[in-house]
Amino acid sequence: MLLLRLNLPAHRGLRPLFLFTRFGSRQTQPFSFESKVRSVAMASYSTAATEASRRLLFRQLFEKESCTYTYLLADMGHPAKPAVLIDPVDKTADRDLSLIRDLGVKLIYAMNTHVHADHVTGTGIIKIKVPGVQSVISKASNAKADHLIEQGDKIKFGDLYLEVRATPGHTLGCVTYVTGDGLNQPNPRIAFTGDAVLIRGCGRTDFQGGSSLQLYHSVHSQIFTLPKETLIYPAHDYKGFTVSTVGEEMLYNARLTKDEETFKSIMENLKLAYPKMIDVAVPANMACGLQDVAVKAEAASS
Ligand SMILES: N[C@@H](CCC(=O)N[C@@H](CSS)C(=O)NCC(=O)O)C(=O)O
Repeated sequence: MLLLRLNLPAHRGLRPLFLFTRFGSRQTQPFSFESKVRSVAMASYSTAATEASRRLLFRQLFEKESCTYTYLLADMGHPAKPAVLIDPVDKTADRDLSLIRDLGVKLIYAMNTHVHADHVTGTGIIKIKVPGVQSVISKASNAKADHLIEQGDKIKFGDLYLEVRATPGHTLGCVTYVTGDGLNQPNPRIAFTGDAVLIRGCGRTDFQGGSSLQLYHSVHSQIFTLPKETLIYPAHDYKGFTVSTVGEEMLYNARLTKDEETFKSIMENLKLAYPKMIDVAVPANMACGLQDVAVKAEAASS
């Protein structure tokens, strides 16, 4: 653990601040210009935000057939260690539950960013295997779940929370979950963008109520307005990327950096084949993965 002493400009009325980071040992070198720049940038981090970053357990998990990312978050500073799982996949639900057991966290919500077309959500199986877990999806998706969330809602787990931002366009009901804003929440913030923003790309807009103009507007108004250092974790990656930032995508996203008309034309000419599982996945996911009694029974007995 590294203890950094920040010498902040006296005229700002700020006292030297001690920050903990996760890596390395105590910094002994004199401040370089670069480290001064970094110190000023980090001045916006409060000790409370740093503490909140430390108490957030974060795991990125991958399902290789659909190239889907699932995210596990937990508040380790809370006695109950409450946890949420974002975009679980049925095929990897057992892996995720095993990790949850190993880490000793208590899963309270299995959440989806949208009704997926390429895989069946793990939400249904997880609800059967871990009684008490509640499913979450947007009201605009028209899917069934225990909690139907909307723009501005806060999903609490312990003393941490996720803010809901409506980001339709890939589907009508897409949302982005963003870690909380404030002194006691992790800094930088983390945005789970689902298929709205992929790293250097974005979700297709040719089915499930998709609209390229709506997606363009969603991303520019709800995601690109977040602080540039906000981390972006998407629901898929097909190229081997794992994480990006708002600033990075505003500069380098191959589609979303273009003007609206060019974006629309790019999206109209993607020529992607329909997802192989679309006819199974969409009806199943409209019921959060609990599509029929046979699946329920099979899941319960295994
Ligand atoms: N080949 C895959 C489906 C790939 C695909 O269409 N991905 C979607 C997200 S899942 S609906 C997408 O939006 N892709 C954008 C892109 O630029 O690739 C399958 O058959 O499942």
